[in-house]
Amino acid sequence: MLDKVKHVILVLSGKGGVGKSTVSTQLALALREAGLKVGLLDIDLCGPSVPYLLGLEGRDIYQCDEGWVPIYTDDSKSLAVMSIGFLLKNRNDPVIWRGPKKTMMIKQFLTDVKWDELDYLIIDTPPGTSDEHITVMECMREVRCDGAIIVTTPQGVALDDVRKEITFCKKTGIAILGIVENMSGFVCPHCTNCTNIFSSEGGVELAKMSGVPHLGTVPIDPRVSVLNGTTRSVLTELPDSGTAATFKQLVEKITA
Ligand SMILES: Nc1ncnc2c1ncn2[C@@H]1O[C@H](COP(=O)(O)OP(=O)(O)OP(=O)(O)O)[C@@H](O)[C@H]1O
Ligand code: SF4
Repeated sequence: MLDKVKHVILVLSGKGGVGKSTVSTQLALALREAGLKVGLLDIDLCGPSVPYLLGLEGRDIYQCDEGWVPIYTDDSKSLAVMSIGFLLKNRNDPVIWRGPKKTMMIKQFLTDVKWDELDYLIIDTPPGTSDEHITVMECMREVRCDGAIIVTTPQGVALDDVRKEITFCKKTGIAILGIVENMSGFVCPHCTNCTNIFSSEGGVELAKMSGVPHLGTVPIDPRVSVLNGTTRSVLTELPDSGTAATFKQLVEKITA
């Protein structure tokens, strides 16, 4: 039920492991820091990691007459979370549903969660252009969706995946808000200098070539992964970091 949701944003990536869930989670936390009511929906059947990233693993969810009830991260109810991962006993358990059952589950999670009033709903989607992905996109046609943020890493192979993702969005009529380039360098844990270990500016170039906005870069920062398992935002925990600056900028661009 998205009738009380003002804005819906999809977070996509061409392949797994590029930091899509980290970007989705930190974006949700950053929007919350901006005083907004936020929902985070994780329908990544390949690796539903949002419960792990927010320290919500093992929490039970239940269905009321009106649908699935999301989990609130605290009493202020400013961040509501729903993940397919809540249905798995263990994060590493494979998702055993196949074909139509998988599709039905994704559709249910898109349409049957009882969200309260939300300013933004961030949807962490399955990576790639798989069947689940197509299902999400098809369902999104029936949902008002503001657009998609594509997460990539700077390596050439990831950029190829993004190209496919951009074509896919264009074909399915989903607006692209822009590209976030994750793991664009490495922040030294000793001196916090950032070293570009891959060719830098790959995301900027790709964005230029594709005519899609570049929304910012996030380096590999061990201090970011230390926040895994908590609901702490890079904005409050690492306020002077480049990562915090990127998420702040992202919130400004999205809410403008
Ligand atoms: N910028 C970063 N700095 C440090 N660690 C990061 C960064 N981005 C992601 N990670 C870490 O990399 C791992 C994978 O990230 P994440 O789960 O966000 O990727 P994903 O693209 O959602 O993967 P999947 O689709 O397989 O779930 C996590 O442990 C996360 O903490
Ligand atoms: S960036 Fe500086 S502190 Fe970090 S490992 Fe290199 S030389 Fe050492």
